[in-house]
Amino acid sequence: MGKNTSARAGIQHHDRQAQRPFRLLVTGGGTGGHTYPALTALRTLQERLSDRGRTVEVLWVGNAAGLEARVTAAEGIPFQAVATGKIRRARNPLKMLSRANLTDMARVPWGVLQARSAVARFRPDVVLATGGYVAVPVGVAARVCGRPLVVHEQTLRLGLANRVLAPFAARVAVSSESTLSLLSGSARERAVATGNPVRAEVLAGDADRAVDTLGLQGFDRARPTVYVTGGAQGANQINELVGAILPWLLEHANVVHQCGPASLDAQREHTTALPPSLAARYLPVGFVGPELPDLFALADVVISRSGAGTIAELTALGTASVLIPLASSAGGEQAHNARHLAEQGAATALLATEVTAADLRDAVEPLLTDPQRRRAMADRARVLGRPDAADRLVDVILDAAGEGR
Ligand SMILES: CC(=O)N[C@H]1[C@@H](OP(=O)(O)OP(=O)(O)OC[C@H]2O[C@@H](n3ccc(=O)[nH]c3=O)[C@H](O)[C@@H]2O)O[C@H](CO)[C@@H](O)[C@@H]1O
Repeated sequence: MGKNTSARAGIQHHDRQAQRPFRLLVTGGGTGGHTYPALTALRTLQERLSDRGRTVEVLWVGNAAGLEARVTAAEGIPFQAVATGKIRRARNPLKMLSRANLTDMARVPWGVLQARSAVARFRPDVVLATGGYVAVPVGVAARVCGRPLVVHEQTLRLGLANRVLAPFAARVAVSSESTLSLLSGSARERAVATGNPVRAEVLAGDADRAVDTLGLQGFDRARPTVYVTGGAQGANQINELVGAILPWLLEHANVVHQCGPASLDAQREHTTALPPSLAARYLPVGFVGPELPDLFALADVVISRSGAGTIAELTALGTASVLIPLASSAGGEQAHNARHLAEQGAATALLATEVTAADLRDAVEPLLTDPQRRRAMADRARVLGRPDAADRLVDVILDAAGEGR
């Protein structure tokens, strides 16, 4: 083929590509940490291709009981549920053979068949897997059907699902350069550090608007505001620790306390025991929905678990925080995340097995009373942030599809 002919063929191929929608099959979920990065990557891909006059057809394959089912319904994203199995870890290997684990494992082959039929029918240009148990059958189906698989890992250590899928992924996207060295030789060659995508709206909050959206008229804006969060379900440990120092905390700050829907009534009880002047500066909430960006914009200090999603948000925003990792997180990854930030001066990490209320008070006090210290920590957090992570992940998706960026 002559040079002109091949150039013409290239242009025709490009035109054909430009006309037909890009098909992305997304999988991943269970929690916000897996679901929101996939959603953000999808929206960013849609924006990028719409600039080129091209649409994205999407199918999200997930777990009917996971957060992804609710998020896709709210966003109008086509969703298909497949059967999943969850391995409950135990120190004693015999306990891993529990009835619940065995029943769940029996569901896996059925999930693989369902996933295979979804991938074969949809014929995606790329399958994007962001972790969680449901990603395993779908990733395996991508392999069986010969579709390019992109795996994205949010945490500093590779989660179990991604460890299974990485060896046959076309590309492995990780959230930090430090994760690359944990990958085996061949997976490392296909890996790139993109960062962990943060929803665009989370970065566009407005502190003044939070007063209206959350009804914080009783807050004293001359004092700093603390946002306490235990993740979507809330965290009993954090609720108890904050409850124990609440009157002291409210002397120094306004507090929005996301305690989990199940604990909201108990947390409201604390309000009744407080003098009215302090109660006016305390708002317990079960779950923070669309108000989250404004709340983040208002918050001077965050007290939180150290799930990868929250860490990505705190660093992208540049917010000072006190992190109390979930001790039982897989492979101790939340402690690892918290330690990583603390080592860079980007957060205070409470890593003791038994964190006490006094530990929390000692960690929060200097951040409330010394604005300079708080700003220095926030600045160090921002250095670790990757606000361009979604764009980098979209580069990887387009590369895996064999298309230009
Ligand atoms: C218990 C568990 O398995 N945790 C894992 C889970 O985190 P999990 O999903 O629980 O927590 P993350 O911090 O990763 O993400 C939570 C997300 O939900 C948002 N949010 C939270 C509360 C709220 O009221 N409203 C709201 O929108 C947060 O801002 C964040 O975007 O996946 C992460 C990513 O693989 C892991 O690092 C965590 O170890």
